[in-house]
Amino acid sequence: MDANVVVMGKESVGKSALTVRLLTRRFIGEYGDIESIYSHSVSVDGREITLNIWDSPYSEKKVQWADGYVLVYSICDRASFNAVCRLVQAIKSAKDYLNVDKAPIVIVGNKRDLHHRRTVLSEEGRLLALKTDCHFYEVSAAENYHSVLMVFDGLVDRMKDAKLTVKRPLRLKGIVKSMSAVFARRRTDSF
Ligand SMILES: Nc1nc2c(ncn2[C@@H]2O[C@H](COP(=O)(O)OP(=O)(O)OP(=O)(O)O)[C@@H](O)[C@H]2O)c(=O)[nH]1
Repeated sequence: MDANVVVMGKESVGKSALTVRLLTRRFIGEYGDIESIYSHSVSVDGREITLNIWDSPYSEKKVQWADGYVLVYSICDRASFNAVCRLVQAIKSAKDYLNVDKAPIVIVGNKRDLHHRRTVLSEEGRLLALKTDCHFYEVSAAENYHSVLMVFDGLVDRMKDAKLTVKRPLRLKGIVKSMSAVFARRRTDSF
């Protein structure tokens, strides 16, 4: 079974860092301008689910493609939190949303390790999630694999009850990249 997950949020909030952390357990610091779809298999209740994770800016097309959303802001960047508030509204009012079994949304406040530079309180994230029926996590992609795993586990948990259909087959095979391509690029860049 396939599930499409889109990771969205303002630039530099750590979307790639979260995705790469989930897939490789590593934090590599700089990620460049890579917009890709990554495939990642998880086993839930004995069922194998392939997550197609798209780390990308907002677009209507991606909203329709997704079975679940990870909306990321940085706890040090108030504008990125405001952007997530708008994203939740945009997803919920997207034409297709009501027809796709209310695909779950997880709100993530990243860069928890930079708490001394915090401008968005945990309570604000929690309240936004409560008001909009989303899940909420504060994490540090830089410091911690486990909290990142919980974000995606929580999403899969909510998605597995929704009907994951083959309504929007992935026609993007050409841009699916393996993580080894990311590391290969870094090696090339360093020369
Ligand atoms: N301290 C700290 N830095 C982080 C964390 N997550 C990401 N960063 C840094 O924030 C910067 C941006 O991270 P990216 O993962 O490239 O952010 P992005 O949202 O994918 O950015 P765009 O590709 O521009 O949309 C990089 O320098 C990362 O090293 C974190 O949890 N803590």
